[in-house]
Amino acid sequence: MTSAPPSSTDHASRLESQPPSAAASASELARAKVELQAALRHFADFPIPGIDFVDILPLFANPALHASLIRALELQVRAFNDGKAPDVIVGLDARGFLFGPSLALRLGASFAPVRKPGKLPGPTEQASFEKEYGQDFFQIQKDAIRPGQTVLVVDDIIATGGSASAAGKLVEQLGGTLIGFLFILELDFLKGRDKLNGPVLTLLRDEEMGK
Ligand SMILES: O=P(O)(O)OC[C@H]1O[C@H](OP(=O)(O)OP(=O)(O)O)[C@H](O)[C@@H]1O
Ligand SMILES: Nc1ncnc2[nH]cnc12
Ligand SMILES: [Mg+2]
Repeated sequence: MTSAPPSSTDHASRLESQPPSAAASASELARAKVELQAALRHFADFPIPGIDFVDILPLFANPALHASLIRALELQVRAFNDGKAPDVIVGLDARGFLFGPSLALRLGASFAPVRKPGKLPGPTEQASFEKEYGQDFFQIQKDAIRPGQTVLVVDDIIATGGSASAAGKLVEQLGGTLIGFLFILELDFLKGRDKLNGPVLTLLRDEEMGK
């Protein structure tokens, strides 16, 4: 008995179920970067004189851009780590909470928040970091990461790198294996990546700011 030739529907569903090639992913990522970069807004002298504030909220106002952002972050993580997802995504209070959980869900990872002091119940670990004026602290729940779990720290923007560096310390204090840091935008001129002890992935870079 001869079997029926495959229908065009079979062919289409087989194509859909295959992961995209590296070249297809790279061109999808490149297209997304252009549209995401164009949607960022700048506000001069916010929150204090001299700061060129980059507003990422338009990326979440438009569902198509929002989808494109999460997809681009997913592609960037998979390209970096041989297609392997981390066990845990750690997102930083507050803007890291806007996309960290969606990215974790997409990657099949758990999500753990790093919060400003006094917000998390139960036993916590604490790490300090330098801000423009004085010191601040971040906290994480002690059971958020199990020893040996692979962890990616995510936040919207890396400026001086103080916040992300403190989050990296918290991951290590809990015995996690820090595989790197992921940001939507890097303010290159502040050289924040020099403070981080792991690979740094950034979707967009703003090399013109501060000049
Ligand atoms: O690299 P750094 O110099 O540490 O700066 C980057 C951080 O600054 C902003 O957070 P901020 O705490 O100002 O505000 P948020 O609560 O809105 O996230 C931004 O969301 C990053 O988390
Ligand atoms: N210039 C900037 N714009 C938006 N968020 C920031 N966080 C630190 N610096 C920032
Ligand atoms: Mg923040």
